[in-house]
Amino acid sequence: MGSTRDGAGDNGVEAARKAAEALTYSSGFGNEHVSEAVPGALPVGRNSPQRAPLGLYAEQLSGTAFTEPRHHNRRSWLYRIRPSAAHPPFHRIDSRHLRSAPFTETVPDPNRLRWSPLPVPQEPTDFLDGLVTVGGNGDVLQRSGMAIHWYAANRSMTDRVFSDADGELLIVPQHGGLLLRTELGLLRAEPGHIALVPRGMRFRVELLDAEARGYVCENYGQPFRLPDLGPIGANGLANARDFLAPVAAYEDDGDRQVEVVNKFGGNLWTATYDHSPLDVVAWHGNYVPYVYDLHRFNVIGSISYDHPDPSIFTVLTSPTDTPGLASVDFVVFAPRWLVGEDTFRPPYFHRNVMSEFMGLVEGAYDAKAEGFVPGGSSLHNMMSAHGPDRETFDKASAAELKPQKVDDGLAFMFETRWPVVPTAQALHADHRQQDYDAVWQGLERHFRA
Ligand SMILES: O=C(O)Cc1cc(O)ccc1O
Ligand SMILES: [Fe+2]
Repeated sequence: MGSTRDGAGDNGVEAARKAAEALTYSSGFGNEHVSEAVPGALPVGRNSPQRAPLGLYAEQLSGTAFTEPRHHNRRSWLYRIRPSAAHPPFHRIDSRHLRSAPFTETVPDPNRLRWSPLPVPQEPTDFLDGLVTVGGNGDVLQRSGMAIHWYAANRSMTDRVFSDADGELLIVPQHGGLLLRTELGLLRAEPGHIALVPRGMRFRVELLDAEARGYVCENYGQPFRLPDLGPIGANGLANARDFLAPVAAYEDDGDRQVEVVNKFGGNLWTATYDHSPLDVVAWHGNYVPYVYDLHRFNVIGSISYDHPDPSIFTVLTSPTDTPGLASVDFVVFAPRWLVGEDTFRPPYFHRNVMSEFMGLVEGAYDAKAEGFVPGGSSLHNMMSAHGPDRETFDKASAAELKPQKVDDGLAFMFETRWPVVPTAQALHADHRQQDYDAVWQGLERHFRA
């Protein structure tokens, strides 16, 4: 990237970069955060006093049912200039390339699919217009399953904000930094970081570079949480304190007209407000957007032999009612040492009841010598046979097994319990690699009885 990083700003890049400088955060996954942009804006000792401080309106935003167990309950109290309820009716608008579950456009496909990066559009396109759905599973109205999207944008959202009632958005930037202006404050997400915007929270995406591209997991199911650590102990994998929530920052621009685009039941709806809904002066709670730097992931692996299953690399999990069976796991393949003795060290050949969508943020991935490039994607659906390509297999079978640092890449996986049904636009995309099967051709027969 970097074309405008040092040059003159355009499309608001300069202004966004200035706003993204030296942001303050409040740390800790699932914490009860407290933040006020104006001293005295937060009520003390109660959530909803008869008159909230400074003439603000008190409003609760609930991300879990009121009655869910305390441990999983998520809600925040927002103290805002105008209540969210003050808005005109929403009207349906075109969803462009955004699709939702149930996915019925194509026949579920057992083939292994791979794509080159989604091209960045030529015409002015912001984050919302730049979303292109790859596929997914479940049903938005049942609040189960997920959708996978790519995004490619070349301009900031300006006078509009987005909120997704259908799910939380896990954003994985691959190219170009993002500034997220959310109801609870500002977050910066560069490639190598992830950003999460909770279901129903309004936000605007501004670009920190001339172009931006990445991946989104729209999680219709239970909010992502940190996985249990079991015998690993009290620390490790993604450490809770490395998750950063914003501090309160509000917009109070008088009569500014702001379009609020709401994704609800699989469609986009819009209403024009006579003020910015990012007008929260103070808030407290545990229903928050956050960013996390994937380089902070504490990678745990084998120090004896064999290659552990990639569940050991789980950053976040969206559980189902069945213990151990995730709706979606977000898994990262971060830099690490490989030391396994008498071990085939790259990912092994396998077929998996779970479905695996992978993306690459930077560098290379240790199962694929070629073709899986930064910004690219692969989909290995339920029970489809995959693993190292031929070149990787040949090399790794013959490699001298001295300790080896794998530090030239950052790959990730959205692993989901239901098959991912691709959209027609993904299946027929120009950037789909039609010859993907060829990477496993020529794996020779070595058997000798
Ligand atoms: O398919 C993949 O590359 C992901 C993966 C990695 C690994 O080390 C073991 C299993 C697995 O699905
Ligand atoms: Fe796999």
